[in-house]
Amino acid sequence: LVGTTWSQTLVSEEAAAIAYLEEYDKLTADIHYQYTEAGWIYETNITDETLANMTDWSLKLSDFNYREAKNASRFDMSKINNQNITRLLGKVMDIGTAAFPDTVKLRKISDLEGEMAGIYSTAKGCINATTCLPLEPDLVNIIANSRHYEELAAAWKGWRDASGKKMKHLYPEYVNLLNEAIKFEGKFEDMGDYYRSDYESPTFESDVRALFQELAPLYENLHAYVRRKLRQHYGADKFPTTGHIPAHILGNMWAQDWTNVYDILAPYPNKGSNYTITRMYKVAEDFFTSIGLNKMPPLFWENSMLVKPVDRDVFCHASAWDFGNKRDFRIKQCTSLTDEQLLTVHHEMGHIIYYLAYQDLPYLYRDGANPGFHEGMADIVTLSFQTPEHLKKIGFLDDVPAQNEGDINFLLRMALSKVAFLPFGYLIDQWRWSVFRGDTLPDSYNEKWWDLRCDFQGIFPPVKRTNADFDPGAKFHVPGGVPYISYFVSFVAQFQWHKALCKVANISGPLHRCDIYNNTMAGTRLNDMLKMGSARPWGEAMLKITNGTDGQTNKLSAAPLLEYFSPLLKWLQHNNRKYNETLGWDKKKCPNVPSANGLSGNSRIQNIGFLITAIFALFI
Ligand SMILES: C[C@H](N[C@H](C(=O)O)[C@@H]1CCCN1C(=O)[C@@H](N)CC(=O)O)C(=O)N1CCC[C@H]1C(=O)O
Ligand SMILES: [Zn+2]
Repeated sequence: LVGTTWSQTLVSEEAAAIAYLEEYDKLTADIHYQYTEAGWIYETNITDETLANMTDWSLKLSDFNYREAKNASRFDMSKINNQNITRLLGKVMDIGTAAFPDTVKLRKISDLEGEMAGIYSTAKGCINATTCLPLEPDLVNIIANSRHYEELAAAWKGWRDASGKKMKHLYPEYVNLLNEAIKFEGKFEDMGDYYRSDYESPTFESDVRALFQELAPLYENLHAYVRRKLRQHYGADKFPTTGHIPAHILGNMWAQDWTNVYDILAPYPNKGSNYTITRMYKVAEDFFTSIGLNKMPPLFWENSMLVKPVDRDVFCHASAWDFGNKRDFRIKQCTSLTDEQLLTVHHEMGHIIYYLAYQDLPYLYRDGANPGFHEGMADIVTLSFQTPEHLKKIGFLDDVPAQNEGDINFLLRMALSKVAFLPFGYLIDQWRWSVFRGDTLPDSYNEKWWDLRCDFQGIFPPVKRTNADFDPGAKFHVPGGVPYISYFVSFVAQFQWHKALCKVANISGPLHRCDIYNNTMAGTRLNDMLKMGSARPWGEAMLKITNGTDGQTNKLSAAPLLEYFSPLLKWLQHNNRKYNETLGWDKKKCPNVPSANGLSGNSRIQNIGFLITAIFALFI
């Protein structure tokens, strides 16, 4: 008898949980559709009304999550053996700030985030007394194409004055409310701790630090080479003895990708292309279908926003959208005809391919194995797509450069995006985690930001910074509340996958010449991982790709990235020695960024002194 009731109890608890989860799956998909649609309506038409509607839906979703977390906590996990069921119930209860019962404060968080992201997306940076321009495509194009130091500095400063500076007063309350909400349940130290929990690893923070340190020598050699070439172009007077590079002459508004200054760094027969916007998306789709992955569904072409509307304000920052109903997947991008934009098209479509791969999983599992995996999938085809052979195949390049200088040129061009990015991808959340921890307070937000930018990236601001500036706010993901360490993880993982897929595809030769285009063996192996979604801890997803290849592992490893760039590192070391270029920069000094006690201390003392004199003068 006992045996029967015991197994019946087991079955009844598990059966009840399964029945609950089936009902939950439908309810959550429905409300997420409404919430996502409200977000889309706001981002493709920024008004007070569409912001209010989005905030309403984000509160409705929080209420739903709060209620269902309570329902799921009803089940006795000790009576459920099935790991899949307990993982799903755990995800129903992992609701972050929605566990906070103070809905007034939750609404305030949503309002603040919507307001800051709205400031970012509608900001126009003034490049002189009469001309103010949006970030995309205008300011982005100036930074990419101008070779005039002062013109670049004006665009760089104008953007920061119109974006970050305008939202600085909102960020402290945003941080405090997020921390208050996430600490309520007592499961997380602060909001940064909650973001890091997506990686399901207690050693995650030290693991990424170790990876960053392993990659630093490669970055320092690239930095030294690029600094020498830019010094030749702009004049040594623009380069301080500390060894830093001015932040605004690297071809990108945030100095995160240096490919736009390739023409200064090396001659490269980089043909323009007679492309249209639609052709850019068709070329990207063709890559994915060529390796056996999905094509874009009909609604993608009907509902996406692929060009900047002329009649309203929108979020131009490109993004991919999963509406969770297995039919509606979109990209929102103010697409323009540039190489960089063609890569972004591949990036956003890579996210859609991941959405399509896991669309039949329970809703709770329709996510990247970890956030870095989603970004890695978005980027993986760019390692094949940009090879000279491939560019020739699709008419982007007339001829493949000769083996040797072509190799170095090609590797240098790849390094300007994949290596130059590493310290940037790493430092944004170093800053944000220190803010959430309370180690960085509002009056040193900007100084901490530049400490990290100077220390890790070896760049400095061309225009003197003050604590009235809020340069972190000039980068989309900060006002957008989007974690960033996922991109650093992605840049490491994508090379592990590239190495494994080239092995599976039996493509020999150097890693940087491997192109998995048209190779369905590689595509099948990749898809085997994608369709796991977040159903299993991400180490199992990593092993799904690396299994059977010599890089077989379930962990992050920098080795494949270092292998890919090893021919370039040798060339850079040789080149830097030849010009006896000193590697690195003074990591503790940052030109144009007075230290906090210096700047605010000095200015505070000066201001008080001035005040006393003024009052005294009144009484004379
Ligand atoms: C241009 C790209 N836009 C993001 C991305 O595509 O990752 C957008 C905005 C934030 C998240 N996002 C999404 O689309 C997610 N919905 C994807 C998903 O997780 O499903 C971006 O921000 N990038 C690309 C390279 C480095 C970084 C940058 O430009 O700094
Ligand atoms: Zn992405």
